[in-house]
Amino acid sequence: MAQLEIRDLTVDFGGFRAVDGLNLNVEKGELLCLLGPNGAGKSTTLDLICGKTQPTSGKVVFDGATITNLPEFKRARHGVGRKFQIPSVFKRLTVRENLELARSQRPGVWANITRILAKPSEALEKIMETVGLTDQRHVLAENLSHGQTQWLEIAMLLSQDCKLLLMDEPTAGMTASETQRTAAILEKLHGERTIVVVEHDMQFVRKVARRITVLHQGSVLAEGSIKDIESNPEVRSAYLGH
Ligand SMILES: Nc1ncnc2c1ncn2[C@@H]1O[C@H](COP(=O)(O)OP(=O)(O)OP(=O)(O)O)[C@@H](O)[C@H]1O
Repeated sequence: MAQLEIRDLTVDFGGFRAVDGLNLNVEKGELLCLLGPNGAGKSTTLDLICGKTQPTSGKVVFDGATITNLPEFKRARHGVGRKFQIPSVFKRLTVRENLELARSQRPGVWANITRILAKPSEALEKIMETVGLTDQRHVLAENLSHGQTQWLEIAMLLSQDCKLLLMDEPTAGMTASETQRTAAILEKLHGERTIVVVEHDMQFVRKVARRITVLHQGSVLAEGSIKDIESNPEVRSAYLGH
């Protein structure tokens, strides 16, 4: 059974159907890229998974639990984490303090017990290493570069023990080398966490994506490997261009 199942998901915004009978399955540890032209419904799909937007109809199942109509904070308890384009880090705290705070916000009794039993410093060190911020641990978030700030936000989701990471254009505004490092971070997380990432940067997508779903007008236009997608005539005409 897939870890994330989306069935016939639909949302109407005052008569405009932004997501239209969408079906998606994402396996545990899989990294799925969502592609599609502007307005295809990619960000709205992430909103529907994390609970920022409630659907008009359809179903979202995560880890066997139906989360379709749960508020955002309850989905977070199930392990659903969303990274937005504008990061929500605490600027006046250091990298390490941001991660400690994120860790302390892990919901539930069990999370608190494991937090006490597990060696927190070891877990945080590993996370800082994964995102390449070990040397910046004592740097205030306000002094980080754009790329480092984005990686800190990814690290905060990891500290919260997110099982599913939803990322909306994580490389937006990044330099080429920051984009490459972001791809390397996602490569490291692949298999460990389930990731759904919306991206337009095709070089990045080629690097990280194992499976791609192309959305068009709120539903799935095509699915497959990067090779399948790039050679699909319908995708070329709707999105990639000839
Ligand atoms: N809250 C809302 N109210 C009304 N319309 C909305 C709302 N949110 C999104 N839309 C519309 O739904 C459509 C899908 O938007 P969405 O942001 O999901 O597209 P997208 O595929 O992420 O596009 P982009 O690549 O430009 O970010 C757009 O036409 C958008 O204007």
